[in-house]
Amino acid sequence: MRLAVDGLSHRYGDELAVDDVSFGIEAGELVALVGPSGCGKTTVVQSVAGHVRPTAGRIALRGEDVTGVPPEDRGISVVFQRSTLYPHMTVGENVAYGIAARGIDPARRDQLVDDHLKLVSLREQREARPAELSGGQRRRAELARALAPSPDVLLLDEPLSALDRTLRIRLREEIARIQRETGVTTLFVTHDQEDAMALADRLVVMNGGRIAGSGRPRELYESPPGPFVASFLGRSNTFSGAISGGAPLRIRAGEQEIELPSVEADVPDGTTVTCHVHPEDLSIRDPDVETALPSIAGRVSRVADVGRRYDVTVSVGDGAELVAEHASSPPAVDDAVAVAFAADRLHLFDRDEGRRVTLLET
Ligand SMILES: Nc1ncnc2c1ncn2[C@@H]1O[C@H](COP(=O)(O)OP(=O)(O)OP(=O)(O)O)[C@@H](O)[C@H]1O
Repeated sequence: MRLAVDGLSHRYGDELAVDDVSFGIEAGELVALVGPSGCGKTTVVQSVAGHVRPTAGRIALRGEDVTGVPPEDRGISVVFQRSTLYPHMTVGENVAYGIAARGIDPARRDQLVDDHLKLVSLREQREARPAELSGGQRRRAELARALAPSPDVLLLDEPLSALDRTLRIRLREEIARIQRETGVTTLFVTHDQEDAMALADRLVVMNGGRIAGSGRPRELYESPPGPFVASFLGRSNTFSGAISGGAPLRIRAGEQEIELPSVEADVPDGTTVTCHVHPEDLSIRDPDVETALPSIAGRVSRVADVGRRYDVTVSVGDGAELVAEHASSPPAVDDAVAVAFAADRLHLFDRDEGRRVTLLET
């Protein structure tokens, strides 16, 4: 394990900002620490960098405890959200600055600067000042400066959040390429689930100072461990219900009973559940035509044309609304519809315990 965060907690006065967070990153892995604003990401990353001394817990690098080691001796480079390039220095001098203190001879240093500017496609801007660069070029210059000292771990703290969408997507592809080419162990911190899912080998999802789930992006998306991960990775698409029967599984949701044939759940009748289903897993049907799929009845409340598809919002009772992605010829507002889904696309969470309910095929 290249980086291990073990039982990390941090208080600011009375507020417990980080509560017993543990995760690890293997050598060469890119892990995204992702969660909404205020969930504690910055506190975790600053503890790893050495700028915050955690109230409890331990940070280990290459198996060695570095919790008390000063930031400059940890072998960690950080790229922050806002630019920290020195404005009076050229791009080349900024990159050289990162390795200046290492006692490397000038010729070798010059080569390292050149190699890293090439890596981030900025060789021609070597003599430019930061003010002459575009926003994306400045980010790349910071990456070059962070990577030139060959850090053991690279921390990227919201490096894309100040950029517009097109540039953000382009730069995140660049970061993925650079990380692959250098193989540097990377912790990427973001509040943006799309950036996190697009970039990371693995996600650590935080909410309210705790880890809400971790795993490969696709696994977490398709099999969320709890209701927070289900609605944070993708769109919140939930309704409440109670288990009303065993095999086939039945869920009472408001006035309706949804039947899931060939499925059993590992919880007793009467268990209250939060049900989640991704918009792309829902299909809109004519309510008068029988379907073999489980479905829930509702009335269309909104239809949004979002380009390649329509987002159809359906009120399903009890104030709950579900959004279904629909390819063509959408229904009209106020139409009565059935919203159908495959039984294995419905994610159920025990409302009291917050855990995922396992559905078993019968
Ligand atoms: N220096 C501080 N003093 C007091 N409270 C703080 C301090 N820094 C952070 N907090 C509080 O700790 C909690 C976690 O903050 P933190 O910045 O770690 O979260 P975050 O997920 O990085 O949020 P953001 O994306 O908004 O920066 C928040 O409630 C925040 O108000």
